[in-house]
Amino acid sequence: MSDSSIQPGVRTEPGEAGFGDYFTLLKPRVMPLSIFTAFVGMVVAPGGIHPFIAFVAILCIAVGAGAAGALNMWWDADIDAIMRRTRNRPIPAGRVQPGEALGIGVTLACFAVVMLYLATNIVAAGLLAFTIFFYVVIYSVWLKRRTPQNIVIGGAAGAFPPMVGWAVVTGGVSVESMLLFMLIFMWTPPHFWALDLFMKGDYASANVPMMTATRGQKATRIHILVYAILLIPFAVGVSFTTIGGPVYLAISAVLNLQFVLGAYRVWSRNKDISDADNYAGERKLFRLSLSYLFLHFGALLIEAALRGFGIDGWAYIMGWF
Ligand code: HEM
Ligand SMILES: CC(C)=CCC/C(C)=C/CC/C(C)=C/COP(=O)(O)OP(=O)(O)O
Repeated sequence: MSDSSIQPGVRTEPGEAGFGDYFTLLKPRVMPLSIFTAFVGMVVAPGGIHPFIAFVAILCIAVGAGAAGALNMWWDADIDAIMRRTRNRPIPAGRVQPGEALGIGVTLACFAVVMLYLATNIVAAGLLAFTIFFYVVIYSVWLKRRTPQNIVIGGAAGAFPPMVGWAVVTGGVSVESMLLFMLIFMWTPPHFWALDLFMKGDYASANVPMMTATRGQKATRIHILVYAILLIPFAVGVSFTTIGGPVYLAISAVLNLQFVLGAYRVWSRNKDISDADNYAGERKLFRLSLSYLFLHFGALLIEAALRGFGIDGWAYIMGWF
């Protein structure tokens, strides 16, 4: 990562890193949703753990996610320097040295995994280690610059956190935790491609082969719609497992309808659109993707609370018949 990769116009203030720059390395805008899904995985898993252990586990997952973000920024500093959206990140802007970011990432990753192992169990710690490895090595190093399928395969990294949360409590995996994995796995492509459409060639400028650049807008739009539809059985399927229920089903049905309609609208503009376009539909779908995931996992918390009060939603509904 030489200084020659830093583009003209990038704010460069070497040696002036503040707390905010080190915090930014941990990708604090994107990671909270991942941490929330891990938290929900813990809450809905059968069995219980001491609240202090739960707190330590969430802290470890948050630190592990931040470490993965720092390592991703270390590896991607050269392309981040080229893209408008990322060129003021701490490394390309010269405020944090690449070696520092690498050191912080590796240290935090080791700390998070070892602490999680000591506080909980080997399965949870192993899954956290694998998640960090997947995001950094499989997605960032291997796939991101090589194939337009980068986020389809690499997106698995973002799908692991609820499985980690589940394993913290149970020490294992289950149909439920794998369904939560599949829900995020199938959600990631439409989430990202909607953003990629209105990013207007940002990734292409850095030679990252995202689908808009390699296959064009038309193919990207149809892929968004297809994934939004394929996502439905996984999202709705959770309703009929031990962690779902009628409240979740009702929320999921509305969210899936909204999401497919949004994807349909994006698809129905199935033509190359000029740069002057404001991409309102694509922006809306991206925002919808965030609330879609947040509310699905929020609905699982509601179901867990109802179970906590001894209310079995399905049994209640069956009682009507
Ligand atoms: C390979 C998979 C993924 C890719 C390539 C991707 C890509 C992106 C990108 C490029 C942004 C804009 C970030 C920014 O400008 O700061 C973004 C935003 C976001 N992503 Fe993803 N994402 C992925 C998976 C996920 C997952 C799994 C989650 C959470 C479970 C997630 C949550 C978010 C959130 C919350 C934002 C909004 C951040 C903000 O407020 O600006 N993403 N995503
Ligand atoms: C516990 C743990 C390790 C969680 C990690 C969860 C995870 C992998 C979330 C995906 C996050 C993400 C920002 C992808 C962005 O892609 P990008 O890195 O290509 O985006 P960029 O262009 O903004 O750098």
